[in-house]
Amino acid sequence: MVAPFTASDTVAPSARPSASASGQPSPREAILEAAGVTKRFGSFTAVNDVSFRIREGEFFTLVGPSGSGKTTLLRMLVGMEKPTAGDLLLRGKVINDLPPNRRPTCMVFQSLALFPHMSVGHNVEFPLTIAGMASDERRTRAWELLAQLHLDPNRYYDKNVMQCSGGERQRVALARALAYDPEIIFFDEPLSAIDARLRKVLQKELKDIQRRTGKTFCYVTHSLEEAMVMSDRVAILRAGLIEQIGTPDEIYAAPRNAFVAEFMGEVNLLPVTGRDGTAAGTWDTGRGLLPLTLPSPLAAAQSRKLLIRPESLRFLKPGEESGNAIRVRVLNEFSLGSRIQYHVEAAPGCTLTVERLREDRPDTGDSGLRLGWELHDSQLLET
Ligand SMILES: Nc1ncnc2c1ncn2[C@@H]1O[C@H](COP(=O)(O)OP(=O)(O)OP(=O)(O)O)[C@@H](O)[C@H]1O
Repeated sequence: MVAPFTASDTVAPSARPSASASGQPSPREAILEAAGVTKRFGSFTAVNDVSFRIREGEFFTLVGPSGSGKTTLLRMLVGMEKPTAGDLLLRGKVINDLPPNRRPTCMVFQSLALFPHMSVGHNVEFPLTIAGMASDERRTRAWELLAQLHLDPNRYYDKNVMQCSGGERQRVALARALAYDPEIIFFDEPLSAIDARLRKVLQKELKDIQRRTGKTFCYVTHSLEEAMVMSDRVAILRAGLIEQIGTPDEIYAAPRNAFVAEFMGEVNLLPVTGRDGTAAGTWDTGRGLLPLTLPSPLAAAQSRKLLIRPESLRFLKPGEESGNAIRVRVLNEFSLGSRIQYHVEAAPGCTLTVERLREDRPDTGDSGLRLGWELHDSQLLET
């Protein structure tokens, strides 16, 4: 299902913002804004006082684990649900009560919602038919859109949509969404049912299409990895709250807390405690306390998570110094192509993940193997 709009529903466009700045856009730059938006179902709060702005022409992604409120938020942005509190603004105008079919937006669902009895061409033309466009003009536009999405119109225009592959259907759904000529296209996990290899190709294609069309894309996914590949900015949700908003680089370099860091994938998060207000700390391995040097001072008994990325850990040569060094034993190794991932044991039952280039392979039989990292490669995070 897609929500059509009519040209008269569009609000006067503002000046196009500069594309380069990261961070929160100003109200003037924002095409869509959520201001203190809350959604309650009975006594349950699914979205809790959430605020963010989406800049015109950006690829903005809402990401979070199952039940974090992504779909509820998306449904409010599209107009399928009304906020219990707070405002949604389109170019500065409150649109809380504007129904989906009067918003300059459309949605690509996970199911894609294509018409199974229609050809690819007629699926793409559907919004144009509804808008009363003449048949020749419709066909020309559908051909343009199919070509733009790398579906050769000579082959695909008359093909039944049910005879297309998952990836092709995805592109047909996107071509149909673009035929509405919406200002913002919303995507609700459109790639989740597609196999991993094709998903990676389509992620790059989507980003490429977004760049070429200059449309504002607002995407929902539970995969931070997917979000990081495609998005200009990402908002990370947990239990109805936004934990962090930023560019993929900002989030990667400085996750705000252990939840965000953990959500990024394979990272090492060590529970550490301060000893005496200096950088001296202890790591509670679960089987004992290991002394460590922390990247910044912690008060005595103050607890944090120490983030160390797998690629920041290295096997030390005999006599080699580093900010921290611990004895480890290699439990397992996995080939990642040019790199190898190691699972190493620092204490019984306490493993760390290490990723090194193939040429850095240590002597894994060495019982005196030492693992090290520099202080500036670790970060203290709130839990
Ligand atoms: N109509 C509803 N009535 C009651 N509770 C609801 C309703 N819709 C959503 N919820 C609840 O709100 C919370 C957020 O749901 P939502 O579908 O937005 O999460 P999500 O992040 O999109 O999850 P998923 O990735 O599993 O789709 C969930 O606990 C869900 O059970």
